[in-house]
Amino acid sequence: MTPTAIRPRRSVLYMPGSNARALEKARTLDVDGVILDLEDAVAPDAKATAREQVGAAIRAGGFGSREVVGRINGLDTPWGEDDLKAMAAAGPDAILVPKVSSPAQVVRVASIMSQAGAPEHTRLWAMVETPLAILNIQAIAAAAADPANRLTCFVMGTNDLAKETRARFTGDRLPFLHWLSVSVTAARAYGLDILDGVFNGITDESGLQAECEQGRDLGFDGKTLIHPSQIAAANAIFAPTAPEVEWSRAIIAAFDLPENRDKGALQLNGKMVERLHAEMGKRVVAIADAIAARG
Ligand SMILES: CC(C)(COP(=O)(O)OP(=O)(O)OC[C@H]1O[C@@H](n2cnc3c(N)ncnc32)[C@H](O)[C@@H]1OP(=O)(O)O)[C@@H](O)C(=O)NCCC(=O)NCCSC(=O)C[C@H](O)C(=O)O
Ligand SMILES: [Mg+2]
Repeated sequence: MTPTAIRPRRSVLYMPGSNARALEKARTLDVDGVILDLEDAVAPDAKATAREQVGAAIRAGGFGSREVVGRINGLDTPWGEDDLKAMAAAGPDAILVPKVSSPAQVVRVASIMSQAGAPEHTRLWAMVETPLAILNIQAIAAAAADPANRLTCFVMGTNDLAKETRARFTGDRLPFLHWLSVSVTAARAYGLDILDGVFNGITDESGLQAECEQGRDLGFDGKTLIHPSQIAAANAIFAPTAPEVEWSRAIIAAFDLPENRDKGALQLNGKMVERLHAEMGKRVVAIADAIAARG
């Protein structure tokens, strides 16, 4: 499976499409990506205005290296199809589809995107936030095998998962661990990136930090956020550390030595390293370089 192109996605901030001030701020915040939301953050009577504002903001550009993602309402709502056509015409980096529960939904959205003239660069991201999505997660991820479906990233919707399952937000997220982990596994099996869900505690710095660390350790590429105060923690925790980059470079260099050319395993600084560690190291270095290139 072709891996997703390497792109830092440490911090991806939601902002309501109806909030003009927030949309303006999107161009200045130190985030890897922004999600301009038409769904849950927007009240029903503000949906049409939000759709226009978000379309105009995407067309106006000025987001620099930030990835720009538009979240639509579901196709089973009165707004979904108009949202999708408007987003396809505006051409963001990706369109985020809520409450995807089956591969057929991915195929349908991708087909409407293409019919509506979405540019080739506009990818499809799928929210994983329903019990059925968890039960069908492998089949949904497998939709990425057909390039016509444009699927490149999963985003966990832990608020909706809590609502639908009645699981509680315990500090350690024990009730969510299986859903988080099986989603990471499915994403990796089919070459997708995957972002962790939001942390609702805007002023709870230590809680946010712990949840970012847990998400990173589970394998997520980054965290979706709801407030600018959460950006710095996500950027720091989802970036490779200096010792990790140094260690990765040392492994790569060791396998590049002529005397190690035919070896599958080596001892380096008292540790066994294999060629798979060199492959992992190349990814760490590539992410670190991409972050550094952002300045
Ligand atoms: C939660 C908020 C409504 C809080 O807003 P507010 O009370 O205005 O916050 P502050 O006064 O602390 O704001 C300080 C400044 O920061 C700007 N701001 C705040 N939030 C954002 C943001 N998300 N993006 C950009 N800028 C933001 C304010 O404008 C202030 O700026 P300034 O005027 O210069 O001082 C608000 O934070 C908010 O709306 N957050 C996003 C909510 C959202 O998008 N929710 C939907 C996604 S979460 C979800 O449901 C995921 C998934 O579907 C699931 O199921 O889990
Ligand atoms: Mg949701």
